[in-house]
Amino acid sequence: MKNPTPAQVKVRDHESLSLLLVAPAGCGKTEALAIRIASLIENGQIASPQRILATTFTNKAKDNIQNRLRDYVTYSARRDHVTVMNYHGLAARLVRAHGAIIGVDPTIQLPESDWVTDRCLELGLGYAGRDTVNVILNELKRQPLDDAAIAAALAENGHPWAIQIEEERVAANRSTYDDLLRYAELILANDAVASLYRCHFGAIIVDEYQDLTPQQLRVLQRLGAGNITFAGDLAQGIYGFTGARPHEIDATIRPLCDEVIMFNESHRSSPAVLSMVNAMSTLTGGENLVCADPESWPGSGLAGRLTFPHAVKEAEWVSKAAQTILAGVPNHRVAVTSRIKSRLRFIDQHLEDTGIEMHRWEDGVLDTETAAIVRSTLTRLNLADLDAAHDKLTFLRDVAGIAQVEEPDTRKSLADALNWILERLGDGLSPAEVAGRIRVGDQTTLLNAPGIHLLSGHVGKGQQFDWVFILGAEDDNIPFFRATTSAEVEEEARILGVMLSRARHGVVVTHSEVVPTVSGSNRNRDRSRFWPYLDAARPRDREGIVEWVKVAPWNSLRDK
Ligand SMILES: Nc1ncnc2c1ncn2[C@@H]1O[C@H](COP(=O)(O)OP(=O)(O)OP(=O)(O)O)[C@@H](O)[C@H]1O
Repeated sequence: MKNPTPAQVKVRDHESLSLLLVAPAGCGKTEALAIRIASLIENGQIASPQRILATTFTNKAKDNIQNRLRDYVTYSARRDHVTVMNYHGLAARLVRAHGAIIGVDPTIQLPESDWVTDRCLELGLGYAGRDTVNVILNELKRQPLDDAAIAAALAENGHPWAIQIEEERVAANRSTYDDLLRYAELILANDAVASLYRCHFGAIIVDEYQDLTPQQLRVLQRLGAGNITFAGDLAQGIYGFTGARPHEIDATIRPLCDEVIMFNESHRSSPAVLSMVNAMSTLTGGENLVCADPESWPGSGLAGRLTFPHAVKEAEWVSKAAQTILAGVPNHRVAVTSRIKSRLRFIDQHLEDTGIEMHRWEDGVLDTETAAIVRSTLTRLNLADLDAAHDKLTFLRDVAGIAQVEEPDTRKSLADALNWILERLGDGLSPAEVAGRIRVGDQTTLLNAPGIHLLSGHVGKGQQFDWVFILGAEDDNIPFFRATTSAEVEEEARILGVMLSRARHGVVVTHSEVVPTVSGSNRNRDRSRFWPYLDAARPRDREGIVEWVKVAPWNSLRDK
Protein backbone atom coordinates (compact mmCIF):
# COMPACT_ATOMS: atom_id res chain seq x y z
CA MET A 1 0.00 0.00 0.00
CA LYS A 2 1.38 3.42 -0.99
CA ASN A 3 0.86 6.78 0.70
CA PRO A 4 -1.39 8.55 -1.78
CA THR A 5 -0.12 11.81 -3.24
CA PRO A 6 -2.33 14.92 -2.97
CA ALA A 7 -3.47 14.32 -6.58
CA GLN A 8 -4.39 10.70 -5.78
CA VAL A 9 -6.27 11.89 -2.68
CA LYS A 10 -8.25 14.20 -4.98
CA VAL A 11 -9.16 11.21 -7.17
CA ARG A 12 -10.01 9.14 -4.10
CA ASP A 13 -12.27 11.80 -2.60
CA HIS A 14 -13.91 13.10 -5.76
CA GLU A 15 -17.57 12.87 -4.84
CA SER A 16 -19.27 12.52 -8.19
CA LEU A 17 -18.85 9.17 -9.92
CA SER A 18 -17.95 10.89 -13.19
CA LEU A 19 -14.26 11.69 -13.44
CA LEU A 20 -11.40 11.80 -15.93
CA LEU A 21 -7.85 11.16 -14.79
CA VAL A 22 -5.12 11.97 -17.31
CA ALA A 23 -1.44 11.33 -16.68
CA PRO A 24 1.66 10.11 -18.48
CA ALA A 25 3.23 6.71 -17.86
CA GLY A 26 4.15 5.75 -14.33
CA CYS A 27 2.35 8.61 -12.58
CA GLY A 28 0.16 6.32 -10.51
CA LYS A 29 -3.12 6.19 -12.47
CA THR A 30 -3.77 2.48 -11.88
CA GLU A 31 -2.78 2.92 -8.24
CA ALA A 32 -5.20 5.88 -7.97
CA LEU A 33 -8.00 3.76 -9.45
CA ALA A 34 -7.37 1.01 -6.88
CA ILE A 35 -7.42 3.65 -4.10
CA ARG A 36 -10.68 5.06 -5.48
CA ILE A 37 -12.33 1.65 -5.64
CA ALA A 38 -11.36 1.01 -2.01
CA SER A 39 -12.77 4.37 -0.96
CA LEU A 40 -16.07 3.91 -2.85
CA ILE A 41 -16.58 0.69 -0.91
CA GLU A 42 -15.38 2.02 2.45
CA ASN A 43 -17.50 5.15 2.41
CA GLY A 44 -20.54 3.14 1.33
CA GLN A 45 -21.04 5.00 -1.94
CA ILE A 46 -21.27 1.58 -3.55
CA ALA A 47 -23.05 -0.84 -1.25
CA SER A 48 -24.59 -4.28 -1.81
CA PRO A 49 -26.29 -5.34 -3.97
CA GLN A 50 -24.50 -2.84 -6.23
CA ARG A 51 -21.03 -3.59 -7.54
CA ILE A 52 -18.18 -1.67 -9.12
CA LEU A 53 -17.28 -2.80 -12.62
CA ALA A 54 -13.60 -2.42 -13.60
CA THR A 55 -13.01 -3.06 -17.28
CA THR A 56 -9.77 -4.16 -18.93
CA PHE A 57 -8.66 -5.10 -22.42
CA THR A 58 -6.87 -8.40 -21.78
CA ASN A 59 -6.66 -11.16 -19.20
CA LYS A 60 -3.12 -10.03 -18.27
CA ALA A 61 -4.43 -6.51 -17.59
CA LYS A 62 -7.16 -8.11 -15.50
CA ASP A 63 -4.52 -9.85 -13.38
CA ASN A 64 -2.67 -6.53 -13.10
CA ILE A 65 -5.61 -4.56 -11.69
CA GLN A 66 -6.60 -7.42 -9.38
CA ASN A 67 -3.05 -7.49 -8.13
CA ARG A 68 -3.20 -3.76 -7.28
CA LEU A 69 -6.60 -4.12 -5.64
CA ARG A 70 -5.21 -6.72 -3.24
CA ASP A 71 -3.18 -3.96 -1.59
CA TYR A 72 -6.21 -1.81 -0.82
CA VAL A 73 -9.35 -3.98 -0.74
CA THR A 74 -9.84 -7.10 1.37
CA TYR A 75 -10.65 -10.39 -0.31
CA SER A 76 -14.25 -10.40 0.91
CA ALA A 77 -14.82 -6.78 -0.14
CA ARG A 78 -13.45 -7.59 -3.60
CA ARG A 79 -15.67 -10.66 -3.84
CA ASP A 80 -18.77 -8.78 -2.71
CA HIS A 81 -18.31 -5.44 -4.46
CA VAL A 82 -15.95 -5.61 -7.44
CA THR A 83 -16.25 -7.23 -10.86
CA VAL A 84 -13.17 -7.08 -13.09
CA MET A 85 -14.01 -7.96 -16.69
CA ASN A 86 -12.72 -7.74 -20.23
CA TYR A 87 -14.85 -6.10 -22.91
CA HIS A 88 -15.28 -9.42 -24.68
CA GLY A 89 -16.29 -11.11 -21.43
CA LEU A 90 -18.79 -8.38 -20.69
CA ALA A 91 -20.25 -8.61 -24.18
CA ALA A 92 -20.46 -12.41 -23.98
CA ARG A 93 -22.32 -12.13 -20.69
CA LEU A 94 -24.86 -9.75 -22.27
CA VAL A 95 -25.33 -12.01 -25.29
CA ARG A 96 -25.81 -15.13 -23.15
CA ALA A 97 -28.33 -13.42 -20.90
CA HIS A 98 -30.26 -11.22 -23.34
CA GLY A 99 -29.37 -12.25 -26.92
CA ALA A 100 -32.98 -13.28 -27.55
CA ILE A 101 -34.25 -9.70 -27.38
CA ILE A 102 -32.32 -8.86 -30.54
CA GLY A 103 -33.02 -12.20 -32.21
CA VAL A 104 -29.63 -13.76 -31.42
CA ASP A 105 -29.60 -17.32 -30.12
CA PRO A 106 -28.15 -17.01 -26.59
CA THR A 107 -26.40 -20.36 -27.06
CA ILE A 108 -24.48 -18.97 -30.05
CA GLN A 109 -20.95 -20.34 -30.25
CA LEU A 110 -18.51 -17.93 -28.62
CA PRO A 111 -15.21 -17.11 -30.35
CA GLU A 112 -11.97 -18.77 -29.29
CA SER A 113 -9.76 -17.88 -32.24
CA ASP A 114 -9.64 -15.47 -35.17
CA TRP A 115 -12.15 -17.52 -37.14
CA VAL A 116 -12.45 -15.11 -40.11
CA THR A 117 -8.68 -15.23 -40.67
CA ASP A 118 -8.61 -19.03 -40.32
CA ARG A 119 -11.48 -19.35 -42.79
CA CYS A 120 -9.86 -16.97 -45.34
CA LEU A 121 -6.67 -19.01 -45.23
CA GLU A 122 -8.59 -22.30 -45.58
CA LEU A 123 -10.35 -20.84 -48.62
CA GLY A 124 -6.95 -20.03 -50.13
CA LEU A 125 -7.42 -16.23 -50.08
CA GLY A 126 -3.87 -15.63 -48.86
CA TYR A 127 -2.80 -12.84 -46.52
CA ALA A 128 -3.90 -9.99 -48.82
CA GLY A 129 -7.37 -11.55 -49.21
CA ARG A 130 -7.57 -12.09 -45.47
CA ASP A 131 -6.72 -8.42 -44.84
CA THR A 132 -9.38 -7.22 -47.28
CA VAL A 133 -12.12 -9.42 -45.80
CA ASN A 134 -11.15 -8.46 -42.25
CA VAL A 135 -11.20 -4.73 -43.02
CA ILE A 136 -14.65 -4.97 -44.62
CA LEU A 137 -16.14 -7.01 -41.80
CA ASN A 138 -14.41 -5.09 -38.98
CA GLU A 139 -15.54 -1.72 -40.25
CA LEU A 140 -19.13 -2.79 -40.71
CA LYS A 141 -19.35 -4.60 -37.41
CA ARG A 142 -18.09 -1.65 -35.40
CA GLN A 143 -21.45 -0.03 -36.14
CA PRO A 144 -24.70 -0.84 -34.34
CA LEU A 145 -26.12 -2.96 -37.18
CA ASP A 146 -28.03 -6.22 -36.80
CA ASP A 147 -27.26 -9.32 -38.88
CA ALA A 148 -29.80 -8.39 -41.58
CA ALA A 149 -28.29 -4.91 -41.93
CA ILE A 150 -24.79 -6.40 -42.11
CA ALA A 151 -25.93 -8.78 -44.87
CA ALA A 152 -27.52 -5.90 -46.78
CA ALA A 153 -24.39 -3.74 -46.45
CA LEU A 154 -22.21 -6.62 -47.60
CA ALA A 155 -24.46 -7.23 -50.62
CA GLU A 156 -24.06 -3.57 -51.52
CA ASN A 157 -20.28 -3.74 -51.06
CA GLY A 158 -20.26 -6.82 -53.28
CA HIS A 159 -17.09 -8.55 -52.03
CA PRO A 160 -17.94 -12.23 -52.65
CA TRP A 161 -15.67 -13.72 -49.97
CA ALA A 162 -16.81 -11.32 -47.27
CA ILE A 163 -20.42 -12.20 -48.15
CA GLN A 164 -19.72 -15.95 -48.13
CA ILE A 165 -17.82 -15.94 -44.84
CA GLU A 166 -20.51 -13.91 -43.09
CA GLU A 167 -23.21 -16.26 -44.44
CA GLU A 168 -21.24 -19.26 -43.16
CA ARG A 169 -20.89 -17.64 -39.75
CA VAL A 170 -24.62 -16.99 -39.42
CA ALA A 171 -25.54 -20.49 -40.69
CA ALA A 172 -23.17 -22.11 -38.17
CA ASN A 173 -24.58 -20.00 -35.29
CA ARG A 174 -21.12 -18.77 -34.34
CA SER A 175 -19.86 -15.36 -33.30
CA THR A 176 -16.61 -13.50 -33.82
CA TYR A 177 -15.11 -10.99 -31.36
CA ASP A 178 -16.58 -8.16 -33.46
CA ASP A 179 -20.03 -9.72 -33.35
CA LEU A 180 -20.00 -9.91 -29.56
CA LEU A 181 -19.44 -6.17 -29.12
CA ARG A 182 -21.95 -5.37 -31.86
CA TYR A 183 -24.61 -7.56 -30.26
CA ALA A 184 -23.84 -6.08 -26.84
CA GLU A 185 -24.45 -2.58 -28.15
CA LEU A 186 -27.74 -3.63 -29.78
CA ILE A 187 -28.86 -5.33 -26.56
CA LEU A 188 -28.05 -2.26 -24.47
CA ALA A 189 -30.13 -0.08 -26.80
CA ASN A 190 -33.02 -1.70 -24.92
CA ASP A 191 -33.76 0.66 -22.00
CA ALA A 192 -35.00 -2.08 -19.68
CA VAL A 193 -31.80 -4.12 -20.04
CA ALA A 194 -29.58 -1.04 -19.77
CA SER A 195 -31.26 0.09 -16.56
CA LEU A 196 -30.98 -3.41 -15.09
CA TYR A 197 -27.18 -3.23 -15.54
CA ARG A 198 -27.02 0.36 -14.28
CA CYS A 199 -28.67 -0.80 -11.07
CA HIS A 200 -26.24 -3.69 -10.82
CA PHE A 201 -23.05 -1.74 -11.54
CA GLY A 202 -23.20 1.44 -9.48
CA ALA A 203 -19.86 2.72 -10.75
CA ILE A 204 -17.55 1.84 -13.61
CA ILE A 205 -13.77 2.18 -13.60
CA VAL A 206 -12.02 2.30 -16.97
CA ASP A 207 -8.20 2.17 -17.13
CA GLU A 208 -6.35 2.95 -20.41
CA TYR A 209 -9.33 4.82 -21.92
CA GLN A 210 -7.16 5.83 -24.89
CA ASP A 211 -7.35 2.23 -26.15
CA LEU A 212 -11.17 2.20 -26.36
CA THR A 213 -12.91 1.88 -29.68
CA PRO A 214 -15.92 4.19 -30.16
CA GLN A 215 -18.09 1.05 -29.98
CA GLN A 216 -16.64 0.00 -26.60
CA LEU A 217 -17.22 3.54 -25.33
CA ARG A 218 -20.87 3.46 -26.48
CA VAL A 219 -21.34 0.16 -24.63
CA LEU A 220 -19.77 1.64 -21.47
CA GLN A 221 -21.89 4.76 -21.65
CA ARG A 222 -25.09 2.74 -21.88
CA LEU A 223 -23.95 0.73 -18.85
CA GLY A 224 -22.46 3.56 -16.84
CA ALA A 225 -24.68 6.55 -17.61
CA GLY A 226 -22.44 9.22 -16.11
CA ASN A 227 -21.01 7.02 -13.34
CA ILE A 228 -17.67 6.32 -14.98
CA THR A 229 -14.12 7.12 -13.85
CA PHE A 230 -11.80 7.06 -16.85
CA ALA A 231 -8.01 7.02 -16.58
CA GLY A 232 -5.46 7.07 -19.38
CA ASP A 233 -2.82 8.78 -21.43
CA LEU A 234 -3.12 9.79 -25.08
CA ALA A 235 0.64 9.35 -25.49
CA GLN A 236 0.17 5.62 -24.83
CA GLY A 237 -2.44 5.05 -27.55
CA ILE A 238 -0.95 2.06 -29.40
CA TYR A 239 -4.01 0.10 -30.44
CA GLY A 240 -5.11 1.97 -33.59
CA PHE A 241 -4.99 -1.33 -35.49
CA THR A 242 -7.78 -2.75 -33.32
CA GLY A 243 -10.00 0.27 -33.97
CA ALA A 244 -8.98 2.44 -30.98
CA ARG A 245 -9.47 6.17 -31.63
CA PRO A 246 -7.70 7.97 -28.75
CA HIS A 247 -8.41 11.59 -29.76
CA GLU A 248 -12.01 10.91 -30.72
CA ILE A 249 -12.61 9.13 -27.41
CA ASP A 250 -10.90 11.89 -25.47
CA ALA A 251 -12.96 14.59 -27.19
CA THR A 252 -16.17 12.65 -26.45
CA ILE A 253 -15.59 11.96 -22.78
CA ARG A 254 -13.94 15.22 -21.62
CA PRO A 255 -17.12 17.34 -21.74
CA LEU A 256 -19.11 14.53 -20.09
CA CYS A 257 -16.84 14.14 -17.07
CA ASP A 258 -17.47 16.38 -14.05
CA GLU A 259 -13.77 17.02 -13.51
CA VAL A 260 -10.43 16.36 -15.16
CA ILE A 261 -7.55 15.61 -12.80
CA MET A 262 -4.01 15.54 -14.17
CA PHE A 263 -0.77 14.14 -12.68
CA ASN A 264 2.71 14.63 -14.06
CA GLU A 265 5.05 13.20 -11.42
CA SER A 266 6.44 9.79 -12.17
CA HIS A 267 6.66 7.36 -9.27
CA ARG A 268 8.05 4.62 -11.47
CA SER A 269 11.23 5.82 -13.12
CA SER A 270 14.66 7.25 -12.38
CA PRO A 271 15.72 10.65 -13.76
CA ALA A 272 17.82 8.93 -16.48
CA VAL A 273 14.89 6.82 -17.69
CA LEU A 274 12.57 9.83 -17.65
CA SER A 275 15.03 11.77 -19.82
CA MET A 276 14.65 9.04 -22.48
CA VAL A 277 10.84 9.07 -22.20
CA ASN A 278 10.77 12.88 -22.35
CA ALA A 279 13.10 12.88 -25.38
CA MET A 280 10.29 11.17 -27.32
CA SER A 281 7.56 13.52 -26.13
CA THR A 282 7.56 15.78 -29.20
CA LEU A 283 6.67 12.68 -31.23
CA THR A 284 4.34 11.00 -28.76
CA GLY A 285 2.53 14.19 -27.75
CA GLY A 286 3.15 13.29 -24.11
CA GLU A 287 3.53 15.70 -21.21
CA ASN A 288 7.08 16.05 -19.88
CA LEU A 289 7.44 13.82 -16.85
CA VAL A 290 8.96 14.98 -13.60
CA CYS A 291 10.60 12.54 -11.19
CA ALA A 292 8.63 12.42 -7.93
CA ASP A 293 11.72 11.82 -5.77
CA PRO A 294 14.91 12.27 -7.86
CA GLU A 295 17.30 11.89 -4.91
CA SER A 296 15.95 8.43 -4.12
CA TRP A 297 17.33 6.82 -7.30
CA PRO A 298 20.80 5.27 -6.76
CA GLY A 299 23.20 6.59 -9.38
CA SER A 300 20.27 8.60 -10.88
CA GLY A 301 19.47 5.64 -13.08
CA LEU A 302 20.92 4.57 -16.41
CA ALA A 303 20.08 5.58 -19.99
CA GLY A 304 22.05 3.91 -22.78
CA ARG A 305 22.00 3.48 -26.53
CA LEU A 306 24.35 1.42 -28.71
CA THR A 307 24.85 -0.18 -32.09
CA PHE A 308 26.07 -3.71 -32.90
CA PRO A 309 27.46 -5.10 -36.15
CA HIS A 310 25.13 -8.11 -36.03
CA ALA A 311 21.97 -9.21 -34.17
CA VAL A 312 23.81 -12.22 -32.72
CA LYS A 313 26.44 -9.93 -31.17
CA GLU A 314 23.63 -7.79 -29.78
CA ALA A 315 22.04 -10.89 -28.21
CA GLU A 316 25.34 -11.93 -26.59
CA TRP A 317 25.98 -8.46 -25.16
CA VAL A 318 22.45 -7.96 -23.83
CA SER A 319 22.47 -11.41 -22.25
CA LYS A 320 25.78 -10.64 -20.52
CA ALA A 321 24.63 -7.20 -19.40
CA ALA A 322 21.38 -8.64 -17.98
CA GLN A 323 23.35 -11.26 -16.06
CA THR A 324 25.78 -8.67 -14.71
CA ILE A 325 22.85 -6.62 -13.43
CA LEU A 326 21.18 -9.68 -11.91
CA ALA A 327 24.43 -10.66 -10.20
CA GLY A 328 24.36 -7.27 -8.45
CA VAL A 329 20.60 -7.18 -7.82
CA PRO A 330 19.21 -10.74 -7.97
CA ASN A 331 15.79 -9.53 -6.81
CA HIS A 332 15.35 -7.30 -9.89
CA ARG A 333 13.34 -7.84 -13.05
CA VAL A 334 14.99 -7.29 -16.42
CA ALA A 335 12.78 -6.96 -19.50
CA VAL A 336 14.18 -7.66 -22.94
CA THR A 337 11.68 -6.30 -25.39
CA SER A 338 11.21 -5.33 -29.02
CA ARG A 339 8.46 -3.91 -31.22
CA ILE A 340 7.73 -7.35 -32.65
CA LYS A 341 8.15 -10.67 -30.97
CA SER A 342 10.15 -12.28 -33.77
CA ARG A 343 12.95 -9.68 -33.40
CA LEU A 344 13.66 -11.34 -30.03
CA ARG A 345 14.55 -14.68 -31.61
CA PHE A 346 18.34 -14.11 -31.41
CA ILE A 347 18.36 -13.37 -27.69
CA ASP A 348 15.81 -16.13 -27.08
CA GLN A 349 18.06 -18.62 -28.88
CA HIS A 350 21.15 -17.37 -27.07
CA LEU A 351 19.54 -17.66 -23.63
CA GLU A 352 18.20 -21.09 -24.51
CA ASP A 353 21.60 -22.31 -25.80
CA THR A 354 23.45 -21.03 -22.75
CA GLY A 355 20.88 -22.44 -20.33
CA ILE A 356 19.94 -19.07 -18.82
CA GLU A 357 16.49 -19.03 -17.29
CA MET A 358 13.97 -16.60 -18.79
CA HIS A 359 10.27 -15.86 -18.62
CA ARG A 360 8.67 -15.80 -22.04
CA TRP A 361 5.48 -13.74 -21.69
CA GLU A 362 3.96 -14.94 -24.91
CA ASP A 363 4.60 -18.63 -24.66
CA GLY A 364 3.11 -21.22 -22.35
CA VAL A 365 2.29 -18.50 -19.86
CA LEU A 366 -1.27 -18.60 -18.67
CA ASP A 367 -3.41 -16.07 -16.90
CA THR A 368 -4.71 -17.04 -13.48
CA GLU A 369 -8.13 -18.17 -14.67
CA THR A 370 -6.88 -20.36 -17.53
CA ALA A 371 -4.16 -21.85 -15.35
CA ALA A 372 -6.76 -22.90 -12.75
CA ILE A 373 -8.83 -24.72 -15.41
CA VAL A 374 -5.76 -26.34 -16.97
CA ARG A 375 -4.48 -27.56 -13.61
CA SER A 376 -7.82 -29.05 -12.68
CA THR A 377 -8.06 -30.68 -16.14
CA LEU A 378 -4.63 -32.30 -15.66
CA THR A 379 -5.59 -33.57 -12.20
CA ARG A 380 -8.77 -35.19 -13.52
CA LEU A 381 -7.25 -36.51 -16.74
CA ASN A 382 -7.27 -40.27 -17.18
CA LEU A 383 -4.45 -41.09 -19.62
CA ALA A 384 -5.92 -44.48 -20.62
CA ASP A 385 -9.19 -42.79 -21.64
CA LEU A 386 -7.26 -40.11 -23.53
CA ASP A 387 -5.25 -42.77 -25.40
CA ALA A 388 -8.43 -44.62 -26.34
CA ALA A 389 -10.17 -41.45 -27.59
CA HIS A 390 -10.68 -41.21 -31.33
CA ASP A 391 -10.21 -37.43 -31.30
CA LYS A 392 -7.86 -36.56 -28.44
CA LEU A 393 -8.35 -32.81 -28.63
CA THR A 394 -12.15 -33.10 -28.44
CA PHE A 395 -11.76 -35.49 -25.50
CA LEU A 396 -9.48 -33.03 -23.71
CA ARG A 397 -11.82 -30.11 -24.47
CA ASP A 398 -14.66 -32.09 -22.87
CA VAL A 399 -12.61 -32.86 -19.76
CA ALA A 400 -11.70 -29.15 -19.50
CA GLY A 401 -15.36 -28.16 -19.98
CA ILE A 402 -14.46 -25.52 -22.57
CA ALA A 403 -18.08 -25.32 -23.71
CA GLN A 404 -19.02 -23.88 -20.30
CA VAL A 405 -16.37 -21.15 -20.39
CA GLU A 406 -18.14 -17.87 -21.16
CA GLU A 407 -15.24 -15.43 -21.16
CA PRO A 408 -13.97 -15.35 -24.77
CA ASP A 409 -10.40 -14.40 -23.87
CA THR A 410 -10.21 -17.27 -21.38
CA ARG A 411 -11.74 -19.57 -24.01
CA LYS A 412 -9.06 -18.60 -26.49
CA SER A 413 -6.20 -19.06 -24.04
CA LEU A 414 -7.74 -22.33 -22.83
CA ALA A 415 -8.03 -23.63 -26.41
CA ASP A 416 -4.36 -22.75 -26.99
CA ALA A 417 -3.36 -24.29 -23.65
CA LEU A 418 -5.13 -27.58 -24.42
CA ASN A 419 -3.16 -27.90 -27.65
CA TRP A 420 -0.01 -27.22 -25.64
CA ILE A 421 -0.96 -29.98 -23.13
CA LEU A 422 -1.42 -32.51 -25.93
CA GLU A 423 1.98 -31.63 -27.36
CA ARG A 424 3.69 -32.01 -23.98
CA LEU A 425 1.92 -35.32 -23.26
CA GLY A 426 3.03 -36.40 -26.74
CA ASP A 427 6.61 -35.60 -25.66
CA GLY A 428 6.19 -38.26 -22.97
CA LEU A 429 5.55 -36.00 -19.98
CA SER A 430 3.07 -37.11 -17.32
CA PRO A 431 0.07 -34.86 -16.50
CA ALA A 432 1.80 -33.91 -13.22
CA GLU A 433 4.96 -32.93 -15.11
CA VAL A 434 2.94 -30.85 -17.56
CA ALA A 435 1.23 -29.13 -14.61
CA GLY A 436 4.69 -28.38 -13.20
CA ARG A 437 5.59 -26.49 -16.36
CA ILE A 438 2.68 -24.08 -16.15
CA ARG A 439 3.76 -20.51 -15.58
CA VAL A 440 1.05 -18.30 -14.24
CA GLY A 441 0.87 -14.63 -15.10
CA ASP A 442 -0.31 -13.65 -11.66
CA GLN A 443 1.47 -11.76 -8.91
CA THR A 444 3.35 -14.77 -7.61
CA THR A 445 5.18 -15.39 -10.86
CA LEU A 446 5.20 -13.24 -13.98
CA LEU A 447 4.18 -9.92 -12.52
CA ASN A 448 6.74 -10.13 -9.72
CA ALA A 449 9.26 -12.81 -10.70
CA PRO A 450 12.89 -11.64 -10.66
CA GLY A 451 15.09 -12.51 -13.65
CA ILE A 452 14.96 -12.01 -17.40
CA HIS A 453 11.59 -11.47 -19.09
CA LEU A 454 11.10 -11.64 -22.86
CA LEU A 455 8.09 -9.80 -24.26
CA SER A 456 6.96 -7.68 -27.19
CA GLY A 457 6.12 -3.97 -26.89
CA HIS A 458 2.36 -4.37 -26.83
CA VAL A 459 2.42 -7.11 -24.20
CA GLY A 460 4.46 -4.88 -21.87
CA LYS A 461 1.76 -2.20 -21.79
CA GLY A 462 0.74 -1.45 -18.21
CA GLN A 463 3.65 -3.47 -16.73
CA GLN A 464 6.92 -2.33 -15.19
CA PHE A 465 10.46 -3.73 -14.86
CA ASP A 466 13.57 -2.58 -13.02
CA TRP A 467 15.64 -2.64 -16.22
CA VAL A 468 14.54 -2.62 -19.84
CA PHE A 469 16.58 -3.49 -22.94
CA ILE A 470 14.82 -2.42 -26.15
CA LEU A 471 16.26 -4.42 -29.05
CA GLY A 472 15.99 -3.69 -32.75
CA ALA A 473 15.76 0.11 -32.95
CA GLU A 474 15.74 -0.23 -36.72
CA ASP A 475 13.48 1.12 -39.41
CA ASP A 476 11.18 -1.72 -40.47
CA ASN A 477 11.00 -2.97 -36.88
CA ILE A 478 10.17 0.33 -35.16
CA PRO A 479 8.52 1.99 -36.99
CA PHE A 480 7.16 -1.31 -38.23
CA PHE A 481 7.28 -1.64 -42.01
CA ARG A 482 3.49 -1.75 -42.26
CA ALA A 483 3.20 1.74 -40.74
CA THR A 484 3.00 3.99 -43.78
CA THR A 485 0.71 6.92 -42.96
CA SER A 486 1.88 9.69 -40.63
CA ALA A 487 -0.76 8.63 -38.09
CA GLU A 488 0.60 5.08 -38.14
CA VAL A 489 4.20 6.27 -37.74
CA GLU A 490 3.12 8.46 -34.79
CA GLU A 491 1.56 5.39 -33.20
CA GLU A 492 4.91 3.59 -33.64
CA ALA A 493 6.65 6.44 -31.78
CA ARG A 494 4.16 5.95 -28.96
CA ILE A 495 4.99 2.23 -28.88
CA LEU A 496 8.65 3.16 -28.36
CA GLY A 497 7.53 5.60 -25.65
CA VAL A 498 5.53 2.84 -23.94
CA MET A 499 8.54 0.47 -24.02
CA LEU A 500 10.90 3.14 -22.60
CA SER A 501 8.48 4.05 -19.84
CA ARG A 502 8.24 0.48 -18.51
CA ALA A 503 11.69 0.93 -16.92
CA ARG A 504 12.37 1.89 -13.32
CA HIS A 505 16.18 2.16 -12.92
CA GLY A 506 17.60 1.83 -16.41
CA VAL A 507 16.82 1.57 -20.09
CA VAL A 508 19.14 0.65 -22.97
CA VAL A 509 18.16 0.90 -26.65
CA THR A 510 20.05 -1.13 -29.27
CA HIS A 511 20.34 -1.33 -33.04
CA SER A 512 22.05 -3.97 -35.18
CA GLU A 513 23.55 -3.19 -38.56
CA VAL A 514 22.89 -6.71 -39.84
CA VAL A 515 19.80 -8.67 -38.91
CA PRO A 516 19.27 -12.05 -40.60
CA THR A 517 15.79 -12.68 -41.97
CA VAL A 518 13.74 -15.58 -40.64
CA SER A 519 15.01 -17.66 -43.57
CA GLY A 520 18.60 -16.84 -42.56
CA SER A 521 19.85 -14.36 -45.17
CA ASN A 522 21.71 -11.33 -43.84
CA ARG A 523 19.97 -7.97 -44.22
CA ASN A 524 21.45 -4.52 -43.57
CA ARG A 525 19.29 -2.44 -41.29
CA ASP A 526 19.20 1.34 -40.83
CA ARG A 527 18.84 2.89 -37.44
CA SER A 528 15.29 3.73 -36.54
CA ARG A 529 14.24 7.20 -37.60
CA PHE A 530 13.35 7.71 -33.92
CA TRP A 531 17.01 7.20 -32.88
CA PRO A 532 18.11 10.87 -33.19
CA TYR A 533 15.27 12.02 -30.90
CA LEU A 534 16.96 10.14 -28.05
CA ASP A 535 20.03 12.42 -28.39
CA ALA A 536 18.26 14.89 -26.10
CA ALA A 537 18.57 12.37 -23.25
CA ARG A 538 22.33 12.13 -23.81
CA PRO A 539 22.26 8.34 -23.46
CA ARG A 540 25.50 6.59 -22.53
CA ASP A 541 27.41 4.64 -25.19
CA ARG A 542 28.90 1.17 -24.62
CA GLU A 543 31.87 2.44 -22.57
CA GLY A 544 29.62 4.76 -20.59
CA ILE A 545 27.27 1.92 -19.74
CA VAL A 546 30.15 -0.32 -18.63
CA GLU A 547 31.50 2.55 -16.52
CA TRP A 548 28.10 3.11 -14.83
CA VAL A 549 27.67 -0.59 -14.12
CA LYS A 550 31.21 -0.83 -12.67
CA VAL A 551 30.57 1.81 -10.01
CA ALA A 552 26.83 1.19 -9.52
CA PRO A 553 25.69 1.29 -5.87
CA TRP A 554 24.33 -2.28 -5.94
CA ASN A 555 23.36 -2.35 -2.27
CA SER A 556 21.17 0.72 -2.57
CA LEU A 557 19.79 -0.51 -5.91
CA ARG A 558 18.73 -3.78 -4.30
CA ASP A 559 16.53 -1.96 -1.80
CA LYS A 560 14.91 0.50 -4.22
N1 LIG B 1 1.65 7.50 -4.14
C1 LIG B 1 2.61 6.70 -4.56
N2 LIG B 1 3.75 6.57 -3.87
C2 LIG B 1 4.74 5.77 -4.26
N3 LIG B 1 4.69 5.00 -5.36
C3 LIG B 1 3.57 5.05 -6.10
C4 LIG B 1 2.47 5.90 -5.75
N4 LIG B 1 1.50 5.74 -6.69
C5 LIG B 1 1.97 4.85 -7.57
N5 LIG B 1 3.19 4.42 -7.22
C6 LIG B 1 4.02 3.44 -7.93
O1 LIG B 1 4.43 3.99 -9.18
C7 LIG B 1 4.46 2.99 -10.17
C8 LIG B 1 3.57 3.41 -11.34
O2 LIG B 1 2.21 3.45 -10.92
P1 LIG B 1 1.01 3.03 -11.89
O3 LIG B 1 1.32 1.73 -12.55
O4 LIG B 1 -0.24 3.15 -11.11
O5 LIG B 1 1.13 4.18 -12.96
P2 LIG B 1 0.29 4.38 -14.29
O6 LIG B 1 0.09 5.85 -14.39
O7 LIG B 1 -0.93 3.54 -14.27
O8 LIG B 1 1.32 3.86 -15.38
P3 LIG B 1 1.11 3.36 -16.90
O9 LIG B 1 0.31 4.43 -17.58
O10 LIG B 1 2.49 3.26 -17.43
O11 LIG B 1 0.41 2.04 -16.82
C9 LIG B 1 4.00 1.71 -9.49
O12 LIG B 1 5.12 0.99 -9.08
C10 LIG B 1 3.22 2.21 -8.30
O13 LIG B 1 3.18 1.26 -7.26
